[in-house]
Amino acid sequence: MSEKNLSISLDRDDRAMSLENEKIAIEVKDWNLYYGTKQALNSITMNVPEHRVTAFIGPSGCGKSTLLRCFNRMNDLIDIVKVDGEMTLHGDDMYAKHMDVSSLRRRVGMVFQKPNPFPKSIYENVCYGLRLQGVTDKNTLDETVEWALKGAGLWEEVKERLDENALGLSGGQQQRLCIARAIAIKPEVLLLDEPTSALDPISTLAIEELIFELKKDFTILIVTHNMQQAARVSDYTAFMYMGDLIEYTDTDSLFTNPQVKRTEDYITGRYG
Ligand SMILES: Nc1ncnc2c1ncn2[C@@H]1O[C@H](COP(=O)(O)OP(=O)(O)OP(=O)(O)O)[C@@H](O)[C@H]1O
Repeated sequence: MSEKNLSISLDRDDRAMSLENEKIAIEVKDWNLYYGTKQALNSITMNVPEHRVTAFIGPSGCGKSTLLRCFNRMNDLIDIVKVDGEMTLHGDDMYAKHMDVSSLRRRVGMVFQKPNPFPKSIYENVCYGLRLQGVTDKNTLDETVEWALKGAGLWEEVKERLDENALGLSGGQQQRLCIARAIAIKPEVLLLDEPTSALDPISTLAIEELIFELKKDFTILIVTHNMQQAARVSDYTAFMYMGDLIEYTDTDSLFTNPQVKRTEDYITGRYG
């Protein structure tokens, strides 16, 4: 286990990470979010780099999940939410009047804290999004299911039982299935909201290794309560506190040389 973790961090350390040298997938400018009269995000400005893992950390209630949900407009589902500011995905205004939310969500997939497979077969779970898009060709569906399950590191475990109910899988397998379902429609961005908090350490390691692989194809944003996890899997880390983005830089610098006292207090466990 430790050897694998070591190789993950060594791979990352080999590259000099700097946001200035990155291609940007999502640009956020002066972003505010209100639940009714209560402001939960305060003028957030950040660039999320393409094909990297960006982690959001911070104490409970600081706004990590709220911000993550802005990236695929999940907050639209809450009546009292109001937002202002700018958010673009590869240059497209994500909150423009003409932006079709369903097509935005095809470009920005999401995996939640608790695995939530549908009570359907493994196969049908993975091709659900494709069927919604009207894809009926059996070869296309078969190929995509295999590709997505391989991408999610689950193919070898389930290839003989694709017709079995997904609810019969273990928690860790279910979460990898949810990742397969999310990537099957080939989004540009994958949002992971505490994807391992309901999983045991072995399943957590499997997902962390997967995240490392998946960034070759996708831009990944992850909310985690677990600072070691952020340090292990992410290239960049954003530290939030009470709705503010306090510090955002490459993960190694944030954890070894934080520039803001509040970040240092948090990562050294003085509060949180
Ligand atoms: N649906 C909602 N209605 C009203 N307020 C909300 C809603 N969801 C979140 N909030 C508030 O917004 C703030 C940020 O919450 P959020 O869940 O984004 O924080 P978080 O950093 O993800 O917390 P945690 O780590 O505990 O999940 C909190 O004060 C929370 O109470």
